[in-house]
Amino acid sequence: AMFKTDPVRPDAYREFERPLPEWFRGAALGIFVHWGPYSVPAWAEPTGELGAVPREEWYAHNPYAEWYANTMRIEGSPAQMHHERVHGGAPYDDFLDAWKAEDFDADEVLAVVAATGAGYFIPTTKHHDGVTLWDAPGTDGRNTVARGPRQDLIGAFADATRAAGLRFGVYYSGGLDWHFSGLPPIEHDDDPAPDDLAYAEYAHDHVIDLIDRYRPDILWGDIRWPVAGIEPGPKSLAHAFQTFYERVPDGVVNDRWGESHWDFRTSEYVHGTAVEVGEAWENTRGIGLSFGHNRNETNEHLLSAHEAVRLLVDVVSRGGNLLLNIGLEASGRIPELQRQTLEGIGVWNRHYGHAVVGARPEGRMPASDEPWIRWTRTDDAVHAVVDQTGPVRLPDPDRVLDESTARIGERHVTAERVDGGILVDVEDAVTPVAISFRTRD
Ligand SMILES: C[C@@H]1N[C@H](CNC(=O)CCc2c[nH]c3ccccc23)[C@@H](O)[C@H](O)[C@@H]1O
Repeated sequence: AMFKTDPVRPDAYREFERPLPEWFRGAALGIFVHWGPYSVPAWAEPTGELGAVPREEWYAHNPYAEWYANTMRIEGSPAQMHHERVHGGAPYDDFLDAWKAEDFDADEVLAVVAATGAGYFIPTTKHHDGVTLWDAPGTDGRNTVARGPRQDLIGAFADATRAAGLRFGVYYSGGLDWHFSGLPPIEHDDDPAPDDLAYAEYAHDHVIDLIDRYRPDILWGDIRWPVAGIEPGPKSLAHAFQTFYERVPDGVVNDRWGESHWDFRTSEYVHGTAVEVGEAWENTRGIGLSFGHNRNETNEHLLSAHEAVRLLVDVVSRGGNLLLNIGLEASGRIPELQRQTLEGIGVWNRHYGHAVVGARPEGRMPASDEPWIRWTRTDDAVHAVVDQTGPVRLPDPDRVLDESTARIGERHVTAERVDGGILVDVEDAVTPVAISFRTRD
């Protein structure tokens, strides 16, 4: 099924279980990039968020612009009409040749990414359309080195990520490959996906090639892994994981590799309670409703910097990381509206990153969201993040040992215990504001 069931860990994969490395646990924020031939039409209906759109409407009115190759093939869909009218019903692969990446500069993209305070960066290497952003084995020229951008985009991203001092991950669509499988368009959650051994070995060779060439720190699989590849064999998923952990001992893999193994769980848009427990999970979403750039998205569809920061703080306060996606334009530029949100997150992190980077849950969750408050803990402090200024009454005073140590950034502020709370005088601060209390000298 397309949607997630709780993956089982078969015995054959138990050998890969390991503690979660601190570099991932403490990262708080990662940045995703979806970029491909779909970035040329960059067209989808901004229907709504995953989880908020009825499943029976999802596929014909898919807000994920990176699904264009599927949506355009659904009879009568608005995307099909758009494709006929604007692109004359041309073959999807024309977009690969039309994709020039003429303004692409990996270092420029990574400068914006690093300025957000993110600890890792993950580009798509092969999305569901099967086009690879490096000269992957078996792709017979259907990749960005032989056609379109005529560049190893993954190599460019890997080098720029390391130069910027971030960890590097690779997204790989294991569960869907519409080119390889040649299946009809997906219109329902349980429509078939490629499961045969030929595809499993093809995909295995891609993952091995990515490991050998780019030494990624994260393998971010999507949907699931072809069932035939889960079984033992020379090109099994177990062999790929073995190769990965040999080459990258402190590497991590997500939970979208079928019934096998994961280092961290993932949720997408919807906050899935079953996944978001403990301290080894990540919530991913676009800045808007789509991962691929969608030219139809306007301000109303995008998270503002303020909303993105509240999401980041909420996720970190519950033990997770936020993986926030940029949909690059075909030219390689970051869409202006998305750039504004990213810059705003960076401004906030420069003020209050000490409350989220390297932070973990402080303990109990707040009773309600009025007023909104989230607590985190770092080695030497407890942080209360509130979204208001003026006299703020923090509940649960027993979370705080010594209110006289209250600080906002570097500035000491007055805080006094009142009945059932701690009153802090928050004035002229960037909101959401992190009020920090030292827990030891
Ligand atoms: C990051 C995004 N992932 C989508 C696939 N994700 C989903 O179908 C969400 C549901 C889901 C499938 N397998 C899972 C495993 C763990 C958590 C959620 C899912 C892709 O379809 C989408 O284009 C984009 O790449």
